[in-house]
Amino acid sequence: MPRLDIRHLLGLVTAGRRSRGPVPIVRADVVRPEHFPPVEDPIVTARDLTKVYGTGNTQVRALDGIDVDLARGELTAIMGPSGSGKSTLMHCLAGLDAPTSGTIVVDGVEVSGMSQRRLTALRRTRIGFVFQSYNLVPTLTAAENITLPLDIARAPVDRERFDMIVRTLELSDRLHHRPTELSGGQQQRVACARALIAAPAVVFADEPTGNLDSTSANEVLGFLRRSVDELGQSVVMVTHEPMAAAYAHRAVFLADGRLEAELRSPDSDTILEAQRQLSADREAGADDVAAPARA
Ligand SMILES: Nc1ncnc2c1ncn2[C@@H]1O[C@H](COP(=O)(O)OP(=O)(O)OP(=O)(O)O)[C@@H](O)[C@H]1O
Repeated sequence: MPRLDIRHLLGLVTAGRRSRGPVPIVRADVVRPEHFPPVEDPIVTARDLTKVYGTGNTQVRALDGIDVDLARGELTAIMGPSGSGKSTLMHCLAGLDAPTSGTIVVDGVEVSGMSQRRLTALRRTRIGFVFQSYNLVPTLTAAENITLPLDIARAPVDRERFDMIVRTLELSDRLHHRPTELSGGQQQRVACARALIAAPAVVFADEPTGNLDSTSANEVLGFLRRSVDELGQSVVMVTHEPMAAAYAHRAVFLADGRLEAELRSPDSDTILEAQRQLSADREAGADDVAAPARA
């Protein structure tokens, strides 16, 4: 059967469009976990990761045996339906939440099982965070928010790096403003600067553009991608937006707490097509379980 174009399925192709010739077929080369090519130099590794919330009837298996390697010097997008475990995975990988079992290694250091004190120290300088809600300290200026991780760690600020980041993010004339005096996009750019100031091993971003208009979202995503391409940064971003994941080198897809597939060099069209394929395969799998073959 010929592969359907997602635009046909969504009813976006009009008769007028059809008359101008065939719509190019979008092909998404999704790769299943058993065929993932090896990641030569992982910045983050998870092995047999599980996370169970609650007990008894209310128990939720948010992560169910995740094995994954995320490459150094790449922007990786973590995608999946609502409730598939994206945020839980990111929080465990970043040492914000403890897994129920399994191991996590970040930049060669095993973080699973680490004491809270060591984890806190690691998070200050080796891991950067960008959250949907910016999480800036309201009483501090933009400049003070940016240098906060280094100030807390009593580490010196590399002025050259500070200037370069501030210039790239076009924050030079906003440095003395407090968060309430900044737009959402500017606040998120301050959060990106704060995440990068200590040259961390990896930056974790959880729906970083969820509160932004599309212009501000593209600025923030463009900056995250440039931090990878130009500064060699490693970034792991949770998103449900194909437009955001299109900035990534690789999108990995979760479903029901398991790793489902990956897509290299994604764009919005191939991500939509991958989501359609994966959802159709899940439904077909569920039908098989619901109606087992008779002996
Ligand atoms: N603190 C918690 N206590 C109990 N269950 C939780 C908790 N946090 C998450 N869960 C459950 O774990 C599962 C995975 O949640 P998670 O937030 O990781 O999914 P997600 O893919 O990030 O979802 P979304 O896209 O909606 O943010 C869900 O079923 C959720 O209800």
